[in-house]
Amino acid sequence: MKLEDIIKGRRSIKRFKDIPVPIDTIQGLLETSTWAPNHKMTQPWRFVVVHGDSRLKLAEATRAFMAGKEKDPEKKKEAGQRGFNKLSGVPMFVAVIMEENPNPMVREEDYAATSALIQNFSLLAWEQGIGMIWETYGMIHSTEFRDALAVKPGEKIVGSLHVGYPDMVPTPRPRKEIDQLLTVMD
Ligand SMILES: Cc1cc2nc3c(=O)[nH]c(=O)nc-3n(C[C@H](O)[C@H](O)[C@H](O)COP(=O)(O)O)c2cc1C
Repeated sequence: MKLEDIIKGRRSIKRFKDIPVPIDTIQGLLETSTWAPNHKMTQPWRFVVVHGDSRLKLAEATRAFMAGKEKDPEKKKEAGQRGFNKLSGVPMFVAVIMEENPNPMVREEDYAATSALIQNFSLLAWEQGIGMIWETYGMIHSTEFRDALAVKPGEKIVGSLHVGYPDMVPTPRPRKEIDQLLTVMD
């Protein structure tokens, strides 16, 4: 596949086949992804891959978070169950975790570099028929979710990537025309 086709053909995937993704494949994709540009070679990232039965730990953390967030006591259980259901069907999670540098300028550059890494991963995965969605739902900031992933103080979850073989590839949403975006200065 041409790189242009991978970039344009990649979609965020929400529905996955019930087929596990081999851990070796993901490890290989992550290794290649780490060749992302990063200023001063900070390489601020690390990863936690959650698959198999461990996924329930994340789903339960989400249940606790969602139930805790619901103000109406009668709706707590239902809210928790919704959270659990959202996560329990995901074949694999790749949590991309970034060290939060105390210097805001370095931190911003590290976030940019980590985002570049995630895009690398997304395109490499797509090339192999593996889909993902980059999720930044509220749980990633919660104690429940962070504890389930053993995220340390001073670390940020940049993305919870839901990874698997696509069951449904959504229709692309159009992008702005390049003429609207580009200024050329002669
Ligand atoms: C930083 C970032 C965070 C995102 N967080 C979410 C999210 O929490 N939930 C979600 O459904 N999609 C999320 N997305 C995916 C976007 O919604 C998606 O990329 C956009 O709709 C364009 O669709 P496409 O990726 O299929 O081209 C996120 C994307 C980025 C770059």
